[in-house]
Amino acid sequence: MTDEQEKGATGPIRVGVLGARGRMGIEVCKAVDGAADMELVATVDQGDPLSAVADAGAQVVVDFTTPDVVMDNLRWCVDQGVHAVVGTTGFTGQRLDQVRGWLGGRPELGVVIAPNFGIGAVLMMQFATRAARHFESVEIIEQHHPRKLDAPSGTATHTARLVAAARAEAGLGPVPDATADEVAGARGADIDGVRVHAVRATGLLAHQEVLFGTIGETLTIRHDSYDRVSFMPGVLLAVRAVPGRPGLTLGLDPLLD
Ligand SMILES: NC(=O)C1=CN([C@@H]2O[C@H](COP(=O)(O)OP(=O)(O)OC[C@H]3O[C@@H](n4cnc5c(N)ncnc54)[C@H](O)[C@@H]3O)[C@@H](O)[C@H]2O)C=CC1
Ligand SMILES: O=C(O)C1=N[C@H](C(=O)O)C[C@H](O)C1
Repeated sequence: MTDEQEKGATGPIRVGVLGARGRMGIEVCKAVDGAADMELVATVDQGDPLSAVADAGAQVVVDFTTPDVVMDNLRWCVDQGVHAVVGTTGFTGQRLDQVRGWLGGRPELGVVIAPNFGIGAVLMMQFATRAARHFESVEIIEQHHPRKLDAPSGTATHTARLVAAARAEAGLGPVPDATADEVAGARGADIDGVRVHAVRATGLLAHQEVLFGTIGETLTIRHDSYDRVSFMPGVLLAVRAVPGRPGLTLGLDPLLD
């Protein structure tokens, strides 16, 4: 039996939450508190010392903070030997490589980074990846609450990369588009050749459509999160899994198989 299994067998998973007073952090604290196999041992927000997490003996940290601080938080977790489950957005390929580099020196440590912990959202991305090779056109429309700091969303960026990779693998060329002299922004952001449109409106929470088109038909794959509780089963799943998954796990897909 490994040390981690031994710890798990003797008591609840000790969890610390970073960004604990934020919209997601509050929900995560409630979910961890309500999970019989977990104990919420530290809650940290801006201005609080990270050392509170180590002092409390947290085994797993959950981070829902902001893209500008998440890398420092993760580096600290790796240095301290604390597993991490990260929902914060802003993970470029370069950032992911950096995390892999840090983990190279800590082979026992696990980090799960997921752009979306909603099970429906994970399936939406899987279905979109599957559909991508069959349609010459694709556009992504993400819709969020107006207090969201980043655009386009982490989910939309990740979806665009998955769809672009599937198109490339299938030998599809660029998406057809005859637009000329466009007004800046009218065609959205270009992520790996896929147009992504970000909508912000009061009343929305987190929504995404992937619109595919080919001759004579379209296919729309849509996911809606109406409440932040929708992310909690995925977060708890990752907290339970991460001590047994050394290295970097990107997305929830491997945990759902
Ligand atoms: N992966 C997923 O399923 C989801 C990801 N998100 C992402 O999670 C992040 C947070 O989203 P929200 O909770 O809506 O934002 P928020 O702004 O409500 O919460 C962020 C919290 O982090 C705190 N914070 C800032 N710097 C900190 C630091 N150095 N240490 C500890 N706490 C710090 C802030 O004070 C704030 O309370 C965003 O990047 C968002 O896109 C949001 C929902 C679902
Ligand atoms: O900020 C949010 O709210 C969300 N952020 C994540 C993202 O950027 O994809 C996940 C979900 O869309 C909610």
